[in-house]
Amino acid sequence: MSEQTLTFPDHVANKLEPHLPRLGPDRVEMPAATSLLPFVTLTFATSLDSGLSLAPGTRTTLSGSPSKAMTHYLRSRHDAICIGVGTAVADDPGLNCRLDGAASQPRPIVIDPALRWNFSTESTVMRLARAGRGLAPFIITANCEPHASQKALLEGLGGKYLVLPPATLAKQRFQWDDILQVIAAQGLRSIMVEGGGEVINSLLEPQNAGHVGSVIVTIAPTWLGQGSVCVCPARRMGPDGQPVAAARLTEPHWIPLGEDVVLCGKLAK
Ligand SMILES: NC(=O)C1=CN([C@@H]2O[C@H](COP(=O)(O)OP(=O)(O)OC[C@H]3O[C@@H](n4cnc5c(N)ncnc54)[C@H](O)[C@@H]3O)[C@@H](O)[C@H]2O)C=CC1
Ligand SMILES: Nc1nc(O)c(N)c(N[C@@H]2O[C@H](COP(=O)(O)O)[C@@H](O)[C@H]2O)n1
Repeated sequence: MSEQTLTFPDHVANKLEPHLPRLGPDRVEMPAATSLLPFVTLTFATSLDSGLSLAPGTRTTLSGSPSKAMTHYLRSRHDAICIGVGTAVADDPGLNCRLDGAASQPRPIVIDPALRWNFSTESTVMRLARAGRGLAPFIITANCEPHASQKALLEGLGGKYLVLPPATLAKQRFQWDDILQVIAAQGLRSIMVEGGGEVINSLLEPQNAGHVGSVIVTIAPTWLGQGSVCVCPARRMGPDGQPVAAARLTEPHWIPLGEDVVLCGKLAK
């Protein structure tokens, strides 16, 4: 479990401000007053060949120290962090905010329809929750029969299962609208989605792009090579039957950060 606390300079934080959920009197103001769904920031680190990790089931460090601190700054500015179960299993992540002087901790959310994540008291996120340095996760699932000892561990630390009706599962996938509604019902008003590949690719699809308020990508100066877990959304065809770009950022804003560059923007709807 990493003990290191991180600092993130104000002058870089100011550059990110237009891409973050807006601060209001009670911390977060929704981007659209009418929206009942949380503000979604899609954020991840990628190699030059769009790799997230060297291979499925492995954890790969791409961010340099300054951009890692940026990720923790983002964690300090959202109510929740969302990952897919593939990432939970591969990374055993902490999903807390290790920024120096962090006033609050984000709620980890793991999308795990079939309860594949075999967490224990020694899983990093549970150890951090027990130590008061992070929150226990909420697990979004369609399986209403979790293992009794895992349920006791999770709920004893303040986490919970959020069970969606099996009818909301199509081909083992929930609709993002259903995922975001169940998150909103927990009073969580902003969420950063960190990955992994399947989760990111699905949010980049045109039918889901409307849910994404902001995209913040760390690009590291490295190629991971073939066989890596990649960001590569499904192919999209134009009206003439020819392929068109799967997704595009509008209003792109590039911020050099250490050896990396951070690309911020909005998904074209
Ligand atoms: N470089 C970076 O910033 C990051 C890298 N990663 C890497 O990504 C890799 C994991 O990526 P993947 O294997 O693609 O797994 P993933 O983390 O995207 O999880 C995929 C699984 O999550 C569940 N899931 C996702 N969306 C769902 C939906 N809409 N409805 C129901 N279930 C859903 C399914 O069970 C699916 O099999 C790991 O190697 C990890 O290290 C993960 C996060 C960030
Ligand atoms: N921003 C960023 N840079 C990288 O190089 C990464 N590998 C990731 N991965 C994401 O961060 C999670 C790990 O979090 P903890 O440090 O354990 O709290 C990991 O699960 C990915 O979501 N991110």
